[in-house]
Amino acid sequence: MLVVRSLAKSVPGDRRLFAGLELCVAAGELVAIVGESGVGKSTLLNILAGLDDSDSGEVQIEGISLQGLDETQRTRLRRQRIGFVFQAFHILPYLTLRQNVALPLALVSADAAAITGRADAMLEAVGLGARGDGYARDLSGGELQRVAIARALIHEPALILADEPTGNLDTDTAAKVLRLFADAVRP
Ligand SMILES: Nc1ncnc2c1ncn2[C@@H]1O[C@H](COP(=O)(O)OP(=O)(O)OP(=O)(O)O)[C@@H](O)[C@H]1O
Repeated sequence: MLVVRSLAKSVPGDRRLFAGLELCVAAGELVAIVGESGVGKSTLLNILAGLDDSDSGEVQIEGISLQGLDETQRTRLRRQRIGFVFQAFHILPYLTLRQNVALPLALVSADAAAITGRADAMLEAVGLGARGDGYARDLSGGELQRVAIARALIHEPALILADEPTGNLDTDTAAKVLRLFADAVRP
């Protein structure tokens, strides 16, 4: 599913975050990347999603090398195959929560009724079923995080990349969210 070979990344100031990084993730596998603040976890996730470039090395998703794709092809791969939960959520304030969650599906499908139905089901799955018509400004940090998770899963991506997806959640909700990820990736 995901193969990383000899990946290296430095940031300005000649600081090497990682080098020679190897990683192999099979379909259905859940992998947690842990490390101190500033060690390079978000940078790694961004590279895996094709949102940032490594200095050298290769990332393959379902056998396709990101390094061999141009920006348009990477965007298409991301839309179709990857769900990304950003640390900063990036919920759009001028769209309702339902519209936010529906967005990845709306980019790849034209069936409005099915998209709305699925967005509502995803909101329900993260415990926000009654909030679909609401806006981001009325939500707590943990609620925003759950909307971001619903949005990342709606198009049934092959690969989910999540940056501290349970950071703002209480223990029970965090456990629910992890179960949701496990269900979503089960082959
Ligand atoms: N474009 C950049 N220019 C300069 N420094 C950068 C850049 N991108 C990342 N860094 C630095 O690289 C380091 C790794 O950042 P990153 O956000 O990947 O860490 P992290 O492990 O996810 O941290 P946290 O757990 O605090 O979120 C940090 O010190 C950050 O300041």
